[in-house]
Amino acid sequence: MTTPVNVTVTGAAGQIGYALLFRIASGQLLGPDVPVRLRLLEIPQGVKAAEGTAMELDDCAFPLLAGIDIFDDPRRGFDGANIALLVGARPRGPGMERGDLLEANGGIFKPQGEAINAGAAQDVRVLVVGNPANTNALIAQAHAPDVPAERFTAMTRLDHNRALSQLSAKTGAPVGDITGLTIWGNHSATQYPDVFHARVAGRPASELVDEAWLENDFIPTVAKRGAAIIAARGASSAASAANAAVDHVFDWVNGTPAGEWTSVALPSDGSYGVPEGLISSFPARSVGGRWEIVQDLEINAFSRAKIDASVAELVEEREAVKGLGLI
Ligand SMILES: NC(=O)C1=CN([C@@H]2O[C@H](COP(=O)(O)OP(=O)(O)OC[C@H]3O[C@@H](n4cnc5c(N)ncnc54)[C@H](O)[C@@H]3O)[C@@H](O)[C@H]2O)C=CC1
Ligand SMILES: O=C([O-])CC(=O)C(=O)O
Repeated sequence: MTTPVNVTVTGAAGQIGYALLFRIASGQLLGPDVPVRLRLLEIPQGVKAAEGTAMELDDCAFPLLAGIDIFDDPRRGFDGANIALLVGARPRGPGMERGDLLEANGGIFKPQGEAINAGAAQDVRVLVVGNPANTNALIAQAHAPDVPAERFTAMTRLDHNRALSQLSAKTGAPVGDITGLTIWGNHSATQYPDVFHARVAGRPASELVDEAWLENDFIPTVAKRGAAIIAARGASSAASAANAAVDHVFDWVNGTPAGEWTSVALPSDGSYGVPEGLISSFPARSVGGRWEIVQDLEINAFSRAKIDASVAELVEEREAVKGLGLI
């Protein structure tokens, strides 16, 4: 049997953890032939519930699940990690913005970055889900100087999937017929879901929808979907967040389909005028196991203003965590 891939999941006893772990163990994260060993990281109060989840995982008898270990020490949790899913963090409640969690959650990501630096596998790939995801990823990355910066990503795939679903509902085309969508910027209410390069069954999306719908309906619906789910469910998105994390890692490891791209928050190389080093969402393709930013898309004035506004918020968040001594 091939050597199992070590997948560390933080916040394993939380809502997203509960929706995510079974999908990882069933082979959906990495592929149907790849055995996985789960390393669950929780805070001490979460360990007992994580043990319960581990019992349920055992009871599924997943053929690909090579083992489960539970830790409350980040150094041990990230030891040997090939894939690190940083989910554990406090979720927001009604009336909060994700940025309000900066102080509460930022402190989690410094020791986790240090632990990844100290003991993760050479090929570690990190996905931050815990909010505010982009800036938490920046904190973790800042404390892992020996790991290539590009291995730190934050999740905007849920926003991307939400945008696909909204555009599909509007045009009547199946989601599988839509390509070329992009989420730019922050995983926050300032994010910019961009349809100007999107195609619906081969036709430019901009021919099928008008600007009033984009501005008054599509963009706010996608950008505020997280809050709408909290209002409806009384808790933040969990199964859809887990699904997006699976999509993100699967594509990172296995490649995006030829000619297509998705949305990933990754360290900027200065592309599209986004300051270097900020972890911002871009159109990205996975080629040879690495994310590459899709280059040379034409950015119209409408898009430019929206991208700049979200990037400005990321700059503010970076300043705030500098002020808190987190980077
Ligand atoms: N990027 C995205 O698209 C999305 C991000 N989120 C975010 O994901 C995070 C987790 O959400 P839920 O699972 O619903 O929250 P939850 O409260 O159900 O679970 C969080 C878990 O993390 C654990 N935890 C807290 N600090 C930890 C630490 N230092 N190390 C390890 N574990 C720790 C808690 O004990 C708890 O079990 C939240 O910050 C939420 O806002 C949620 C949905 C989408
Ligand atoms: O909205 C929240 O707080 C949870 C989240 O990030 C999302 O659902 O996109």
